[in-house]
Amino acid sequence: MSDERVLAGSWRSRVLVQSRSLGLDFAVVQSYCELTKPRVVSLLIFTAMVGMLLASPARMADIHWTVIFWANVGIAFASGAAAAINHVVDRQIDGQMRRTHARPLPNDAISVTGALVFATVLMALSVLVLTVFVNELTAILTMAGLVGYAGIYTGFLKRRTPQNIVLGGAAGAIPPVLGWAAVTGHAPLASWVLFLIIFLWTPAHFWPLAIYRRDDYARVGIPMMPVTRGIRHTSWLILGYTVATVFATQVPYMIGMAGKPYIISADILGIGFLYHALRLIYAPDRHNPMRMFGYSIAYLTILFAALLVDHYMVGL
Ligand code: HEM
Ligand SMILES: CC(C)=CCC/C(C)=C/CC/C(C)=C/COP(=O)(O)OP(=O)(O)O
Repeated sequence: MSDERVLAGSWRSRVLVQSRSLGLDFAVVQSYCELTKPRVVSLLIFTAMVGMLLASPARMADIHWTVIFWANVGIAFASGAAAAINHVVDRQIDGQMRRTHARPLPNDAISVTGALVFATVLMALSVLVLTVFVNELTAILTMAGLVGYAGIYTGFLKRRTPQNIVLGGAAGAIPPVLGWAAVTGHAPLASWVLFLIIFLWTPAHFWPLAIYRRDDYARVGIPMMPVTRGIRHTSWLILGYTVATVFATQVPYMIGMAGKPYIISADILGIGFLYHALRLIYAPDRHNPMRMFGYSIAYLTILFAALLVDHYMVGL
């Protein structure tokens, strides 16, 4: 007699069945969560949050925490919706690339209809939350980010031009502007300085990964820069964007938006970023591109954390 039948009818069988059904539900929930690219969205939200806090009064008691809370919810829902649409549009190429073949759609863990309904619900909730609890400017700019990434980058540029991520990067760079708009109702120059930093950082973030995965992109016919112009040319472009990013990170200090703690951190981080970019050119090694990709994420996270720390440090 099988274990299942011995257990049948007993409390242990009910626990077994329940945990299995819970296990199944958990797997589905996990797949929907994966559709939203949660780790990417966490960093997007962090950059939005930095925008919100820089735009807020320095005294904690004067900060509009309720607005900040709803703005983060709305921006996270829109980013998650954009990422889910990206999964739907890219499901065929994702299924053929080593890095992405196990994603929920190529894996049949979720249906296309399920993913589209999920994205629509997230998008609708985002518009609702942002217009009701935040303001219209934030709602409009957030939807522009969603259309920029899910529609223009994923649906159009990605398959057509090696400049895809340079132009598509604008969508990923918008969160600090959203943060500023949420708190003040405006999008002043200071917020666009942070936009510029992320915009210039994006090619130096993504192209190293595209170098490492060049064969995959070539096989599925996506014209990423290393596929169309080769690794050496792309490495020089990465160096150019890295230099431009480091220059852009000087601007917050130059215009008095940030002080010494920020600029010291930015320059130390910048030296590391330049080192990684130079290494791609002068010490080509199979693993260096992924080292730079990993560094790019730490770089942006610590840079924005430094802006925040600087904002709350008085008298330096
Ligand atoms: C067009 C612009 C961008 C492109 C093409 C791009 C591309 C990528 C790719 C292909 C990955 C690997 C994902 C994976 O293996 O699942 C990745 C990871 C990541 N990206 Fe980007 N990215 C862009 C913009 C951004 C922006 C604006 C941010 C945040 C501000 C960001 C944050 C991250 C983070 C945190 C990861 C690591 C995710 C993980 O650990 O799985 N990216 N990016
Ligand atoms: C404010 C707002 C709504 C912004 C949305 C922006 C957003 C979700 C940006 C994500 C950037 C990203 C992970 C690009 C990779 O796409 P890919 O298709 O090249 O990479 P993949 O092959 O890993 O899917």
